[in-house]
Amino acid sequence: MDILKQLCGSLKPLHEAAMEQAAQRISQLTKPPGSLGKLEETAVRMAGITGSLNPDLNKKAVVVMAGDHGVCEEGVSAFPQEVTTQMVQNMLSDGAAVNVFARQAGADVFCVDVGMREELADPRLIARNVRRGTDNIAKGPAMTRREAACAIWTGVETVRELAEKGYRLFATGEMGIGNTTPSSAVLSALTGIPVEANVGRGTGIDDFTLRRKRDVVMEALRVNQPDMTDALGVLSKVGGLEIAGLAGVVLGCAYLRLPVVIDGFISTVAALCATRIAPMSRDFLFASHRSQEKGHAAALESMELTPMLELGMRLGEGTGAVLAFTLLEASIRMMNEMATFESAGISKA
Ligand SMILES: Cc1cc2ncn([C@H]3O[C@H](COP(=O)(O)O)[C@@H](O)[C@H]3O)c2cc1C
Ligand SMILES: O=C(O)c1cccnc1
Repeated sequence: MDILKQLCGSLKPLHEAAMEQAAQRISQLTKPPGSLGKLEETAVRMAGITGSLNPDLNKKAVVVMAGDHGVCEEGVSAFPQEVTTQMVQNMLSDGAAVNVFARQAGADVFCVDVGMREELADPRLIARNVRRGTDNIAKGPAMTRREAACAIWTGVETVRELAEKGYRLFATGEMGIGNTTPSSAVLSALTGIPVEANVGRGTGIDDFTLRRKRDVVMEALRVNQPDMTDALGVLSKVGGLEIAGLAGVVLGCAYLRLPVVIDGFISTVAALCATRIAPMSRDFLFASHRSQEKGHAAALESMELTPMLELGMRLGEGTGAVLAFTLLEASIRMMNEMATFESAGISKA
């Protein structure tokens, strides 16, 4: 835990000089000022993160953290818990939506077992299990504080190991049946957003199950009494192992000054935890899309992030984040490959 504190204390702000240089360069390109909208802001922030106007984004990674949830016994998902392991197997075999989109984006998918209930003996899985699923948050804490810190550290280490292999752009993804329930609990605990405004249909639950899911989240908050000023405590009481793992991915990226694109509801709640643990990590995040999950917009707003895409998606896995890779890359190409008014001999306004 001390090592986590140390990491958080050593985060550095964005490179102001690189951002100024980027803004200056963009202002000279052959287009009306500001006409590339969010791509312009993205390019400037990418320069601030990496310190370069032309960062190497060749190797791109989607980190899929997988975990199980004791709260599934309350009947909060439309799918049975064993689907977590089955879908991880599917991802390892390249058959999930995230694999397809990653292939298109030229990115590699890495699945990490940070908290799966079942052991999956597959050499393609990064085996870093902290514990075999959480306990039922409606009855007590999900895990211990130490386990939550270990799961966060697993995310940090995963980024470090991939960065050593040359990966320079990251996306967050997750697999864990039931994980929209702890995500809602964490969001309400950290922001005070009412549970009713936040709990959504996840994998597609019916009205009856939705009412039950709300009650379960309220019960989890009542039983555990999380302290909104203590994000690690919130994660351990009402969170999940893959949520903590993804918070660690964000912190690891911020530490190594690598851009990280966040996905839907679960990923965004994980990122919110990271920004509460280390506020400076917020500047290293890019929001990819707005998911249909009810609490997602509020989770993004709580960090003042605006998403690039709105596709009516509600899947998770990292699917939206990996789709946004191409936009980040486009912003960098714009900054480097467009002609300037001067080089093209075009008259300025
Ligand atoms: C086949 C299948 C593939 C998925 N891929 C992502 N999720 C998504 O759905 C789950 C969260 O929703 P809930 O809280 O309602 O269980 C997570 O595993 C999330 O990644 C999936 C869910 C299913 C069923
Ligand atoms: O927004 C998400 O990430 C999401 C929504 C529903 C189910 N799983 C994930």
